[in-house]
Amino acid sequence: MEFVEYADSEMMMIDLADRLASELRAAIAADGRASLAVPGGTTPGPVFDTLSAISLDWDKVHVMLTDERWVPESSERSNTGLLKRRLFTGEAAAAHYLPLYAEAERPEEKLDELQQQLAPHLPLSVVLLGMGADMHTASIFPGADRLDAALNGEETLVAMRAPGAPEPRITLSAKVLQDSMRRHIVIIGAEKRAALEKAQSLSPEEAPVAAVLKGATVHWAES
Ligand SMILES: O=C1O[C@H](COP(=O)(O)O)[C@@H](O)[C@H](O)[C@H]1O
Repeated sequence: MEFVEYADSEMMMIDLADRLASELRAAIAADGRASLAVPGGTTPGPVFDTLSAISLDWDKVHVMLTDERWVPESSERSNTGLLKRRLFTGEAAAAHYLPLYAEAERPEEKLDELQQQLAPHLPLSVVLLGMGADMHTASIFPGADRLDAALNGEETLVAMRAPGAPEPRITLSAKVLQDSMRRHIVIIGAEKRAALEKAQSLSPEEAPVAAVLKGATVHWAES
């Protein structure tokens, strides 16, 4: 794992957006196309603002979330809603979106359909992950009902419920995240830095982020 510390989060988001764009360009140059997975939550909005304005062949990029909350896009908790507002504007509006949500009561009803749409875009070219202070990443939560499937299974997507998550979730599995060509984790604040340090001496069952640290670049700013 590489750890990059920044003077502030504004500089971090600009540098990170540049790195993601360069990696996407390299993937397009090599394969004629690229796939990008990005997190939701409260952290990545500013990196999306910068990335969305960067010029690259966005029409050759397929974008998906690392995980989604099983709520309609109109909900303020929808990660898709965040992407539509902050990433798919400007240059990045030309990217293709691969949703992790479809209208249904339970994520299990749509799992196969969503999984089939992702299959042609694996392995992922570039992955950006967030992390919660409880050491979850994507929606792989400690104590989740299908934690073993998400950490050790062969599936692309796992539907799960967890004590730390107010709604059902759907998440890329650790295997898909580990198989990605490039992997970044973005975190802000002293609490998350301490959590990340703690995760390094815990098992993925206790600290799911530990499953994706190998080969990852962690980007951190205090505020
Ligand atoms: O619920 C989620 O949480 C994590 C961390 O979110 P943050 O608000 O602490 O940045 C996020 O990476 C994930 O995509 C999201 O669904």
